[in-house]
Amino acid sequence: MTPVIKTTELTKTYGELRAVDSISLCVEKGSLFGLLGPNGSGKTTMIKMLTGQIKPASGSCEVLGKDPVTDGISVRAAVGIIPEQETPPSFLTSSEYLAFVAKIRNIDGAEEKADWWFDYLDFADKKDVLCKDLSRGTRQKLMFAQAFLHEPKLALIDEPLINLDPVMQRTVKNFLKDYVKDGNTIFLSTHILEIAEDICSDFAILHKGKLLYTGTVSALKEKGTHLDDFFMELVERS
Ligand SMILES: Nc1ncnc2c1ncn2[C@@H]1O[C@H](COP(=O)(O)OP(=O)(O)OP(=O)(O)O)[C@@H](O)[C@H]1O
Repeated sequence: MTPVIKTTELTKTYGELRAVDSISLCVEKGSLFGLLGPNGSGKTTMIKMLTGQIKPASGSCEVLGKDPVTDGISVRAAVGIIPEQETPPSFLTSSEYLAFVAKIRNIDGAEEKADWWFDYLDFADKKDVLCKDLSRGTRQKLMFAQAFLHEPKLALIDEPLINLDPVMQRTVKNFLKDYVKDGNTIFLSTHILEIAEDICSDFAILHKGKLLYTGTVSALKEKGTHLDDFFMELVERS
């Protein structure tokens, strides 16, 4: 098995608070890995460390064999990222934003690829609309498109479905399931447990910065346990 992400006793502190507390986990190539946890459990902080946006207080991590602390630019060039609650630049249109991302990422055939995303996520009518005038859901579609435009081997995506309607949620879920079939890896942070149960192969549960559990969704299903029951019990017990 090839780990695409590996963390060893990874820790981030804010003053007295241990936002991420000595977390060791492995994400294998080809998995759709769900990072689950209640509000404030440390999911976004994990993603920020894995993409070199913030430095760990202690411990280490590797992403695609690189250290995000010393080699953050290479990590961010390789992976796709949807940061939590991020919106595209207000002053660009949707198509200008994707063209901008394509230029930074040196993507060939960028216009065709962008058009594919406009059609796939059903927002071609918003191509020439300034991002400041897009609905929240459409901004989320655009953030999704920018993360996958360069067809990354690994995408770290923080609550990418929260503003999408049920039809679009299904489209995105199907995309993610198909994406990992080609050997790519998704690291998905969410607290929507139904989505995680539906699409994830593996998951980890964080609570107050600590890792409570890692396992596979299929093992839970074999036991006839629903992820939300399992999650509630584990979090309440801790
Ligand atoms: N820059 C910061 N300064 C101080 N505390 C912070 C900072 N960023 C995060 N925290 C704290 O770290 C903890 C973990 O936050 P984080 O955003 O990682 O949680 P989360 O699991 O992503 O939460 P949510 O599901 O609500 O998005 C929280 O207690 C939060 O208040």
